[in-house]
Amino acid sequence: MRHGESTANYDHTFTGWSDVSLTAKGKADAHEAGRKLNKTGIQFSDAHTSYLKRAIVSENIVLDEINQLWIPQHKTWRLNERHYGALRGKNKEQVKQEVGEQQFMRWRRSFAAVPPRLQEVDPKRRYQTAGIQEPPAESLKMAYQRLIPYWQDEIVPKLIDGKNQLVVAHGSSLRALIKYIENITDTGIDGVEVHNATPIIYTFNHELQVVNKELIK
Ligand SMILES: O=C(O)[C@H](O)COP(=O)(O)O
Repeated sequence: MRHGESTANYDHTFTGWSDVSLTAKGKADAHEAGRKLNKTGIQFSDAHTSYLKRAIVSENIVLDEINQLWIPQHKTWRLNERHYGALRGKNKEQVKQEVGEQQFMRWRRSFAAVPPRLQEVDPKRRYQTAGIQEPPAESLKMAYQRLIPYWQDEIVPKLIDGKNQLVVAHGSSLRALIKYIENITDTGIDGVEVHNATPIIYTFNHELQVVNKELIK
């Protein structure tokens, strides 16, 4: 599930690795998503989220609603949103006017385009602890390359064991994951949108092919 509406979503600003909060609506929508998920009766063995509080708080809200706050929760920078580089904090409408619709959508939706890079990146304790440096910017492809090893190493073995996994992340980090899970082409991913606080339930067979996909609206 993508996190609920953030303050940056509300303001229509590029976010990426900026650690913004949920709005009151974002929290309410995460509660509602949790209540709907509860009706499915799914029992999770683990939950996975990013280092960013909009996803962490959304995950906690969902786990609270489904009465599974007790399960192990794993946090990783690999599930962080794609880093929007020097676009972060900028108003999306304003950037569109400055660079034109085509370039704007290329930065936001194409697989390979890298947004303008940050000149300097302040070291942050959370990434130092993880032994990495915050990147100056990431394309969706770069986000895919750092995210998929986590999926393969930490999530797939548990799924193979028949254990349901909850992943709460971000619009573009989930687009990267969906690309991998559904084997979507580099150009096909342009059209994939992931909505806030709307769980997607995948059912896999033993070869980890998707046998069912359901959106909980
Ligand atoms: O990082 C962001 O700005 C948002 O999470 C999503 O960005 P998008 O609207 O370009 O998908």
